[in-house]
Amino acid sequence: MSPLEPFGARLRQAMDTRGPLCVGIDPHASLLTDWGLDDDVAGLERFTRTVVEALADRVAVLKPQSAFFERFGSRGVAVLEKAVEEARAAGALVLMDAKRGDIGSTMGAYAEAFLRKDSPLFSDAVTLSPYLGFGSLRPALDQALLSGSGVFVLALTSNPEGAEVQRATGAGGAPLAQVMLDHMAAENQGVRPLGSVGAVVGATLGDAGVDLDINGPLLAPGIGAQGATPADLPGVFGPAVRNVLPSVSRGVLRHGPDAAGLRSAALRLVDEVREAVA
Ligand SMILES: O=c1ccn([C@@H]2O[C@H](COP(=O)(O)O)[C@@H](O)[C@H]2O)c(=O)[nH]1
Repeated sequence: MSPLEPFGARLRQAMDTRGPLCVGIDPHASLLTDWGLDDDVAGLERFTRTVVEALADRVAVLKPQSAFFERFGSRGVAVLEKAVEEARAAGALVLMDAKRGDIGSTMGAYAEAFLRKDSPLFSDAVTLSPYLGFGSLRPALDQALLSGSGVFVLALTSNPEGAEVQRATGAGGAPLAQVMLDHMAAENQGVRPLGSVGAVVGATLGDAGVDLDINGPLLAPGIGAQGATPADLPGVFGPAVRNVLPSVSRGVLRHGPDAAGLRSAALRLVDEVREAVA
């Protein structure tokens, strides 16, 4: 099976043409209720289809949150598989938010699940946790290179609890998040226009206080329901803001189930982000 163009290049183009925005597909039980749907597989299916149909031909990236599908077991995962396929067919890049992390031999299986082109859940990129050691991610990094997909590695997450681990001092005296970011920079060295190893850095952090110059994309969750706004991005990311992909889930999804409402919420955010990072 032929590899895709590298993820970093595809993402750069999608951000330039569609605008720098990732919309999360997070079918919370409360959102299903707000949309007049039951909290069951039929409600999940309807919610997901509505989001994909409304946004996949408009926004650069859709980010299904795997947990909300897994909670329905195999039938939920079947809904997820279909959503990934339809979103990609409509032109969106799909970032699977699965936050996998394990010893290398098991990471190989996660890499096959999400990053091998013939897998039912093949996605353009997947989120990974490096806190079993960055080297444990090697099978996923290798598989991403083979298939033209990408990874987003947790660095500084948007939740306040993350700091006790991520800002703890590593062996060389730098915060662990910086150690991970340095690994990502090494993976992306020399890649043009943008590396395929991205970092997750919350938009909620104030000043990130680390060196974010990794030559790769920076996924920034936390806008909307978690309290950050597009105007916060320059303060958090400094000069690296050009590589930021802001991510919003509930802040867009609450405008459903009307497709036009979802679309205009997303497009408004694209305008706000463009203005903030200009
Ligand atoms: O640091 C992180 C990493 C991932 N997330 C995920 O993003 C969305 C946020 O949803 P909102 O409704 O926009 O708050 C959710 O899927 C999280 O698991 C994050 O929030 N922070």
